[in-house]
Amino acid sequence: MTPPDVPPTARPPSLGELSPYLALMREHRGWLGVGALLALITLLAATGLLALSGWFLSATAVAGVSVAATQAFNFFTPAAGVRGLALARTAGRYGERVTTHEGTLRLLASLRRRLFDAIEPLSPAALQRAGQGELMTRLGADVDALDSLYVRVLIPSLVAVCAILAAGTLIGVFAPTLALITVLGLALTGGLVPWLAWHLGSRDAMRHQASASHLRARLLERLQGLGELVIYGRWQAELASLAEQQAERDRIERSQARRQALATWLSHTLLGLTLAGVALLGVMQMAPQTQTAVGDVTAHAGELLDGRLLALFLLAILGAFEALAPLPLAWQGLGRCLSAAARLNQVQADTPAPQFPEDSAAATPVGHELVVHDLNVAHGDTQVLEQLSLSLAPGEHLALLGPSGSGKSTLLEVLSRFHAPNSGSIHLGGVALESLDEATLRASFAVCPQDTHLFCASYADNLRLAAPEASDATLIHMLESLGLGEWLARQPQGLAGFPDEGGRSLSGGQLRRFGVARALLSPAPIVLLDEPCEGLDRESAERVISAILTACRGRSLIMITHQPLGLERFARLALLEEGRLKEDATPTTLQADSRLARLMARTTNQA
Ligand SMILES: Nc1ncnc2c1ncn2[C@@H]1O[C@H](COP(=O)(O)OP(=O)(O)OP(=O)(O)O)[C@@H](O)[C@H]1O
Repeated sequence: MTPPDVPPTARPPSLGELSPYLALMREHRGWLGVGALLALITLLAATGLLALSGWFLSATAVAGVSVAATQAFNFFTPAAGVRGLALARTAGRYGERVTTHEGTLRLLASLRRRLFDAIEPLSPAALQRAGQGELMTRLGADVDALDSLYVRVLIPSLVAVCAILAAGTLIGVFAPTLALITVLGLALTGGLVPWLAWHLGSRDAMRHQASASHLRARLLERLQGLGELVIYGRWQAELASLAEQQAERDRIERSQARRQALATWLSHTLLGLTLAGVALLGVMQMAPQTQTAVGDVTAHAGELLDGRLLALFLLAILGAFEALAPLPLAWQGLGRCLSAAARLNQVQADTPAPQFPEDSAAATPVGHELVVHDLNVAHGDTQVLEQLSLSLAPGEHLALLGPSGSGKSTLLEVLSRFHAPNSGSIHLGGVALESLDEATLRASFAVCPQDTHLFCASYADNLRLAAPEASDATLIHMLESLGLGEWLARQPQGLAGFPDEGGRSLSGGQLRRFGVARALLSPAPIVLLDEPCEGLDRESAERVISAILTACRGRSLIMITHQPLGLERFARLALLEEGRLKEDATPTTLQADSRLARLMARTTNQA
C-alpha cells in the first residue's frame, strides 16, 4: 500500500478554511491580544536599542574629534535609553512568550473540545467509516499543526508590518528618500518572499500532510494487528513498506528545506540591496563634515544628512529585518496549517448519522412494545435486511437465529440507531424510533454487542457504565451468576482492579460475559444481546443463558445466538436468512415442524 498522493488537479486549501479558528480566537482575545501587544513592544525595544546604540557609538566617535564637542555631548541620556530599551526588550520577550503560549494552549484546548463535540454524536458505525487511525491523526497532528497559526504566522506577520512601518517612520523623520527605499526593500523582503514561499510550497505542504497522516494511521493500525503480522511472517515486509513511506515523507521535507534555503537567500539578498542602497544614498546626502551637536540633528531634516544618523538608519533596518527573517518559514508552514484546518473542518462538517429531536419535540413511548415493519437496510450497495417485520410484546423473549452474514447484528444496530434503515419503520411504545430523544432511546435499550470494550477504569466503573447506582454487592452477584466469580476472586484488587487496555487481560469468553453483565445491570426495559455465549463451553453457556433469562424476567429480550442451547426456554424463535425473516416460531411449533427444526439445526450447527 503506497501513501495517497495528492492528485495534480487538487487545489490547495483556501485561506477561508481558517475562518472557524480565527473566530475561535475571539474567545481568547485577552491572552492573544496581550501577547500581540508584548510582541510589538519587544520589537520596538529591540529596534530602538539597535538604532540608539548605533547612533550613540557614532555620535561618541564624532564628539571625540574636538574638546568642545566632547564637553557639550550628553553621554548620560542615550546611555540610560540603551539600558532602558535593553530591559524593556528582555522583559517584553519574556512576557510575550508566556502570554502567546498560554493563549495558544487555551486555543488548542478549545479546538480539541470543539472537535470532540463534533465527533461525539457520530454513531459508532460512522466513526468506523472515518477510521480510528485517521481520527486519531486529526485529533492529534492536525490540531497540533494549527498551533503554529497564531505564534508562527499571525504574530510574526503583524510584528513584521509594524517593524517596516516603525523603521520607515524613524528614518522618514530625518531622510524621506531613504525611508522610501527602506520601506520598499523591507516590504519586498517581508511580503514577496513569504508569499512565494507559501505559494511554491503549498503543494508540498498538502502532500506532506497527506503522507504524514497516512503514515500515522497506518502505523497505528499495523501495531494493533502486530500479532497477525508476526504469525504470518509479514512484519518485515510491512516494516520495509513503512520505511518507504517514511522515505517519501523525507523527500518532501528535503524539497521544503531547499525551498526554505532559497527563500532565506532571497530575503538576505534583498536586505543587502536595501542596506547598500540606503548607505550609498545616505553617503551622497551626507554633510562633508559632521559637527552638529546631539540635540540639533532634527534641524537637518530636508537638508544635508548628519553622518551620525546613517549608522542609526542601517541598524534600524537590521533591527526590522530581524522581525522579517522568520516569515518565509512561517508562511511556508501556512500551507500545512491550511491543510490541517481543511481536514478538521471536514470532520466537523460530517453530519452525524443519527439525528435526534430536541427534548421538547420528542415523543414519549407508552409501554415498550417493539414493532418493526417492512424494514429495508443496506450497507452501501449491499442489501442486508429486506422487508423485515417483527413485533415483540413487553416482557417477551425472542431468540434470533440465522446463518453468518444474514443481518442479525445489523438489526440490532438499526434498533440502537447506530445505523439508519433505508425504508420501513420501527415503533417503540407506539412512537417512531426517530421521534425519541436520545436519552429516552438509550434508556430503553440495553445492548451487548459482539465486541466488548473495557475502558481504562476500574472493573466496577466499567460495569457501572450501565448502572451508575449499582452497589458492589449487585455487581459481584451479577458477575457470579455469569460464572465470573472465580475470575473476580483471583483479581488482587477485586472490582477496584483495572483491566489492560481494551480488556486484553480477560479471555475472549470472560470479556464477552463482562459485556453481558454490563447490559444486564442496565435497568432498560428491552435487552439486546449479540451472541452472548460465543466462545463458551457448554456448561458456562447454559449458566449464562440461565442468568440472562433470570435478569430479563419482566423485560423484553432479543438474543442472537448460533448455539442450540436453552432455545426451549424462549417464548419465540426467529430465523433470519439472507436478510429475510423466514420463520417466527415458538419452541412448540419448532418441535412440531420437522422442516423448521432442520433449518434451525443447520443454522445452529454453523457455530
Ligand atoms: N459496516 C458495514 N459495511 C458494509 N457491510 C457490512 C457492514 N456491517 C455488516 N456488513 C455486511 O452486512 C451483512 C450482514 O452483517 P451482520 O453482521 O449483520 O451479519 P450477522 O448475521 O450478524 O453475522 P454473524 O452471525 O457472522 O455475526 C454481511 O454481509 C456483512 O458483510
